[in-house]
Amino acid sequence: MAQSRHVVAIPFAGRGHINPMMVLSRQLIACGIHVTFIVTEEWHGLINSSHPLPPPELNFMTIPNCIPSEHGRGKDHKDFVKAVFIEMTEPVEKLRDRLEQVPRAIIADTALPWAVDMGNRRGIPVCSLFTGSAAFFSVLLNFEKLPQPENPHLLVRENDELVEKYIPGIRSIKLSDIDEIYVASLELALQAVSTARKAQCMLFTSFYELESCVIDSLREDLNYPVYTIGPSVPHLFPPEAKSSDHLTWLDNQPKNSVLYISLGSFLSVSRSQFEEIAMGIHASKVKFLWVARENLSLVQEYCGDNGLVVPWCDQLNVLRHPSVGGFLTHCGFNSTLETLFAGIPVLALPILWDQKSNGRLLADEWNTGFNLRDIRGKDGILSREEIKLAVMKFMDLEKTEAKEIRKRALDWSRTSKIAVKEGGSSFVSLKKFISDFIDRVEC
Ligand SMILES: O=c1ccn([C@@H]2O[C@H](COP(=O)(O)OP(=O)(O)O[C@H]3O[C@H](CO)[C@@H](O)[C@H](O)[C@H]3O)[C@@H](O)[C@H]2O)c(=O)[nH]1
Repeated sequence: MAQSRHVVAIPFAGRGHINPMMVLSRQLIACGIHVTFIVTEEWHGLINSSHPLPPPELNFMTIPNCIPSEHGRGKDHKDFVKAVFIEMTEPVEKLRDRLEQVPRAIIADTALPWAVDMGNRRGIPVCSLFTGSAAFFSVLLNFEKLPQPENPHLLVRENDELVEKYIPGIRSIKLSDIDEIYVASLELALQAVSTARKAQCMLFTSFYELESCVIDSLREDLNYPVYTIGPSVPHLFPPEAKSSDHLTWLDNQPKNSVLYISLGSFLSVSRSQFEEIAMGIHASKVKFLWVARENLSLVQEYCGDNGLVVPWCDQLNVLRHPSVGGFLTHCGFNSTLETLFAGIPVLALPILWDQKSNGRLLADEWNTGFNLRDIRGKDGILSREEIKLAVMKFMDLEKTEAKEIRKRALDWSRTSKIAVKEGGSSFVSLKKFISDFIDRVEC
């Protein structure tokens, strides 16, 4: 059967994974490649009802809702990941059988190890897309080199030793920044990352300039190509900013005066920590725009009327708005890339998994913000007073420290935009990926 320039994209079911896979799909479509995007029926509905809409050329294929619903999945994240590992395999295999043409490649999220086995069984190259930082990928890939005591979580929690001592290429991340990996779905993650060694190449949503040391060391370690194609942010294809109440509100605020707050698309902080943050924001008197998925009126009540609380927004449009001067973020890697791209400094409040290492990178390596983890008390909770003082210092445009991180944020914005422009590192890397994996078979 003749093969056209066709790939199958299989994202992990989560906003932080679907968004970057969608960006890559758009990039491929722009190069004239056909993309079949496989998601659950629920995610098909969610994607088609959120802004920006997927490109009309994208061919969706859906599987039944065989995993827990996106609504409320944060309540049992481990079970959710387990279900994705087990339940999606068979329905995706069945779909594959219905494809009219053998795709030239399967681009699968690294968190879907079964996709690598599926491609290898059928002789289709699998390109593994990692949606976190290359540094975090390297931590997982080299996990056995880290200290492995009986109770590693206790050992690393307060350990400020640099991971670099054990894993080359990772400069600023400390052992205490990766304590979460010992308590989260570690076994599944290690299985996923080690299976990625059996894929035919790795794709990173990061960009070379951002993580050059770790990318170089991964290139030495992995015996297949490693492509950096990011920052994979939606504004490579600028959606029209749809008018909305919060954008109108932002239009009426002074330049750089608003703190944008989003603590993730599905996981949140504890109730007590939430109260401290909200009271701290209130006391700082700084203008804010807070995206909260639930309890909107409660958030508004705690924070006062110096800002707005909304259930969802087009994040990149908000970050690009001239009134926004800072981002209080949980440091999901997409938010990390988006804020670097927009040139907005951060107050890092990482919650779990890779987020603590992203917070470290943002504050200590890329120097675009302050890491709130570093000022928390012994109980791990940040008090309202600490939040208030940190927010005031961060948003005070006259303070030298705040000026410095703003300057660095703008530098990274420029560098990231150059990376994706014609001739830039990610532009070249994507073209190389296409010629190596999609155009290598003659039509
Ligand atoms: O109101 C909102 C809130 C979020 N977003 C978007 O949703 C995505 C959220 O992604 P991310 O910032 O990465 O957060 P999570 O969804 O929490 O990301 C999960 O996936 C990431 C990538 O693997 C990991 O780094 C995180 O730890 C993990 O929680 C981003 O593109 C945001 O722009 C919006 O568009 N509007």
